[in-house]
Amino acid sequence: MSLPFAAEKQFAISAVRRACTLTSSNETLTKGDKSPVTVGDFSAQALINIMLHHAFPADLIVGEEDAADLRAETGLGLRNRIVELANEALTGELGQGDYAEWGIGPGSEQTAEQLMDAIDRGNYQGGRSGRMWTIDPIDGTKGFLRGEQYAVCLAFLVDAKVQVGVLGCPNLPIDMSKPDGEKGCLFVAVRGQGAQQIKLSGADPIPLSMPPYSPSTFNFLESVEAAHASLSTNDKISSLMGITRPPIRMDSQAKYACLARGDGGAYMRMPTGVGYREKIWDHAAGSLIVEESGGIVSNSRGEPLDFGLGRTLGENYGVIATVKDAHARLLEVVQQVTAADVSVHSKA
Ligand SMILES: Nc1ncnc2c1ncn2[C@@H]1O[C@H](COP(=O)(O)O)[C@@H](OP(=O)(O)O)[C@H]1O
Ligand SMILES: [Mg+2]
Ligand SMILES: [Mg+2]
Ligand SMILES: [Mg+2]
Repeated sequence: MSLPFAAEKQFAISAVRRACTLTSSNETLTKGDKSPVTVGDFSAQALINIMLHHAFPADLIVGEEDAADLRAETGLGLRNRIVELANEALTGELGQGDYAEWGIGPGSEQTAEQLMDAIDRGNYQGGRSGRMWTIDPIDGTKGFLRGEQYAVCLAFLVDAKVQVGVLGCPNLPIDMSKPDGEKGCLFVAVRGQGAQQIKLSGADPIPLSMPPYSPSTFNFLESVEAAHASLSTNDKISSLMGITRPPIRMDSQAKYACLARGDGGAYMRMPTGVGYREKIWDHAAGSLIVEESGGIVSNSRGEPLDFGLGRTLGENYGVIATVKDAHARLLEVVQQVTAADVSVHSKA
């Protein structure tokens, strides 16, 4: 008998690996909320949604992107690039663990209309019950555009609990002590079955386990973009905790992956107080990878993240994640700082 969610795990690895092959183009469009989106974001979501539609036709999908701007597009040529890129990825040769039944491999081309419909299958509003996937086709788009870290993120949830999480990080060194060495990592977790790092090429699985708390090496992993998380709140927490190592600034859920493998002590995402609500696709896969590596992920009140509220995590109390034996200590200091800072409590 196979382990629970073996099929979903195998699928998610295959889909994320394939999506990682096409996130190399950076032509952009600015979305309604002023954030950038690239042809890579659209093509990766189209690819994964087409594969999902073949593999698990009844499952619902919460995807970051939608095709409204592409349908409205006049003469920008982006749509044609997306069709080209997505089809290149769809029709690529089958590798180990890939199945033609997933709508991939030679001869699997789709039309522009089919690809836009596929992108829009990610429009599920989310909820508390049933099977659902959440996709961030490129997380850390700003990092991607700077040639830095980004991640292709796919998570599978049942009744609002993440059961499978996969992150593909094409620019992440396999070993942080060799920053100029081989790059391209895949992180995979299944609830109750642990987490692993695999090379993007598919080789060398390493089980992940976070090292115990050590005050002398403890530090924070935080956003590069000051608009995404309050770096000044982190500074206050850091000095109250007596942390001496500087924070590691990195875009995307690669932060969760680095935490899971012991590169950094805590993932810290304190709200900037502007009423933003965190999106489920920005945390689902990464949070499971951290939990399965021996960490705890919560908001700044110590409550678990709730993936059953819809497309967002609801009112924003931030996200803090760290190894089990450091969580209570960190939470105490976080609460000391947030009690003194009204912006953290502002209602979204
Ligand atoms: N004001 C805000 N506060 C928190 N997160 C925000 C934000 N505006 C955008 N984001 C999210 O921050 C994500 C990137 O996180 P990070 O800073 O850790 O790299 C973005 O994902 P995308 O790049 O997928 O759009 C976006 O969803
Ligand atoms: Mg985005
Ligand atoms: Mg994102
Ligand atoms: Mg994204």
